[in-house]
This record gives sequence, structure tokens and C-alpha cells, in this order.
Amino acid sequence: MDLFYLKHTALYQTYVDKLDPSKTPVHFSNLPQVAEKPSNSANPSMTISVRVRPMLEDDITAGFPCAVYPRPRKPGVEHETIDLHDLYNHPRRPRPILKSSAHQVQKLFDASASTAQVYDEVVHDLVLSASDGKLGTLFAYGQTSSGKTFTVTELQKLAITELLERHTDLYVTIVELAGKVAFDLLHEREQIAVREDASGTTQLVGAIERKVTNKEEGIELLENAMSFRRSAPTLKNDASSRSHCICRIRIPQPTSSESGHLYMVDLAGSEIARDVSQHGPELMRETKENNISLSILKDCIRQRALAASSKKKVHIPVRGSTLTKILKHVFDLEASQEYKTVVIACLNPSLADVSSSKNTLRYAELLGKID
Ligand SMILES: Nc1ncnc2c1ncn2[C@@H]1O[C@H](COP(=O)(O)OP(=O)(O)OP(=O)(O)O)[C@@H](O)[C@H]1O
Repeated sequence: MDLFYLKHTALYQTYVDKLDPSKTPVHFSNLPQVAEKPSNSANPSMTISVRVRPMLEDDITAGFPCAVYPRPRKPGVEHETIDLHDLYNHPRRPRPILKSSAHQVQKLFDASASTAQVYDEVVHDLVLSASDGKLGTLFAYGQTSSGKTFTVTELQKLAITELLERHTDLYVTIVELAGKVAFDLLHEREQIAVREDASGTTQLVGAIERKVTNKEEGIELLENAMSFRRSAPTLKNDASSRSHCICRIRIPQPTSSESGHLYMVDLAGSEIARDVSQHGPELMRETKENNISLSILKDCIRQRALAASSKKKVHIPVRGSTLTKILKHVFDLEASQEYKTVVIACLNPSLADVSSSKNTLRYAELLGKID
């Protein structure tokens, strides 16, 4: 596929230039039409956002053009639209044709957006609600090398900084899930157990909870944890993290025995077959297990959406993976503690990754249907 894209880059670019929505309304009308959602469709407890990372030097050197085009925002409309352009080798056409799809999301951060902007627009409220004793969860997903770790690492620092302006002490736990096995990143990557207690709450047995009282201490803790996060080289991203990373911040409340909790989850990258085929057996096994847990996470999301829309009792397979056991609260329709969830779908804008980007956006749309 890569060779096909590289061979037809000039043709692709000619097609795409004609569709640029920032140019003229005529061009804009040639893009796929999307139904306008009413402005009250947003679910206050779930924010689905998309962040597109910039094209990197490596993408440009490899010769792939950009496939991801956010449309200019319309005033007064709550959702935003993003176009994906792909090339398709039609059997009855002399030349490849352009295949475009339009996707709607609640919040869209293009390549020029800073992480501080992402924080201000979608994470700040989540942090405040955890600060007030509620349950806040952020998870970032997307294909390998789409910017998940880049985004989450910086958001964790900003969250700790803001929480310490409101609280004298926080309690931090950082664990990594590689396949089915969990490790404590605050204790030299010691293996830990994930178990449910008698009340059905998931416990990270053996994981250390570190007290943090100032910003410097918090940032040092995060950086140390990241240095223990195991990385194995892949074709797509040399510094790729082949694991899920979960940072939990417990925030004691002055007037209640129940603490607020903030979970910030950097999910493992979703691989594509051409990369996996060139991995060693250990990495392939781990990739398979990570992909199974991502798939169960997606099933939980689907079932949760179904439960919300049909109002029927449905089975949500939270016990199917260690990851979903830890994220169980996100899918609990009967939870007593108020919760908010922020999802950041990360996109690599290169044409080489357009089919992964399409999957990422389809899931973002699916998540947006939960109400
Ligand atoms: N918004 C951004 N601005 C500039 N560079 C970015 C941005 N987002 C990501 N990058 C760069 O892109 C590369 C891949 O990012 P990152 O490692 O965060 O991806 P990832 O999705 O976590 O990948 P993996 O799933 O393989 O761990 C890194 O070199 C990172 O510095």
C-alpha cells in the first residue's frame, strides 16, 4: 500500500488541493456531506476529542502527504468536522480515485494546537471535578506514533500542577500493563496484581501510592515513572511504548472520607499487520494481548452505548481484560460517585496511516453516541 501511495502522491495532492475547504465554497460543497447535530447532543459527563499531531520530519522525508484535514469551525455549532482523504484503485477507472470521508467530533485540536490548549479546553473541568471529590478519567488512544504519550505526559504534569494549587497533598499510583501483566512504575517496575475486592472495587495489589506535596516532586515522580516504562522498538516509532500506562491521582477531601480520583490513561498503540509481521515472537505476543485488551475496551464502549440508548440492561464485559477491570468505573451505569470522562483520539496525519486514522475516528464517533 505504501508503494501505491508513494507512486501516486502528485495525483493525490491534485485531488486534495481541489477540495480544500479553506479555499472557496465551491470546493467545500464537493466534500462529503455530514448531518448537522443539534447543539444539545453533547453528553456532559463524556467529552470526545481528537488531536491531530503535526507531520513530522520522518513523515515528510518518507514522502507521504497529509491525509487529515480539519474543516474550519462553524460559529454556533457544537461539533467539529474532520475530513480524511484516501486513494482508491478503482478496477474500472484508468487512474486511482480519491475516497474521502467526513467525521464529526465534539472537540478537534489541529496540528497547531498546544497541549496547554488541550488541557484548558477539555481537561481542566475534568481535573476540577476530581478535585471536588468526583471520578475523572482521561484516556488517549490511537495508532502507534499518533502522539498519545506526548499528549498524556504533558497533561499529567499540568493536572498535578493545578491540583496542588487546590490541595496540600495528592497520592499518586502509576502502573503499566504489558499484555496481561501489570507493573508498578513507582517501584522499579515490580510486578503487581490486579484484583477485585469483596465490594467489587478493582484494587492494584502491591502498587505503591506516593504522596506528592509540591509541583517539582510531582514532575520528578512522573519522569521517573516514565523512565521505567518499557519501550521496545517498532518500525513505526522507535520510542514506541508497547503497553498501556495508567496514572491514578487520589485527592483526599477536606469534608468527606471519600477521595476524588483522577485516572489518566495512555493506551498502547494499535499496530497494523505490516509492522507486526516483522516483530519478534515476544513482541508479537504482547502486541496481540494489547490488541485484545483494546478490543475488549471497544466492546465495553459499544455495550455501554447500547445500554444508554436502549435503557435495557446489557452485559458490559469489563472483566474481560486487566485494562477494563481497572477502567471499570467508566462503564458502570449504576455508579454512585459522579464521574466525567474525557477521551482524546490521537491521529497521525500521514497518508500511510489513513486507514488506522479512519478506525480511530469511527470509534470516536461511536463513543460520542453514549448519553
Ligand atoms: N503535538 C505534537 N507536536 C509535536 N510533536 C509531536 C506531537 N505529538 C506527537 N509528537 C511526536 O510524535 C512522535 C510520536 O509521538 P508519541 O510517542 O507520543 O506517539 P504514541 O501515540 O504514544 O506512540 P506509541 O503508541 O507507539 O507509544 C514523537 O516523536 C513525538 O514527540
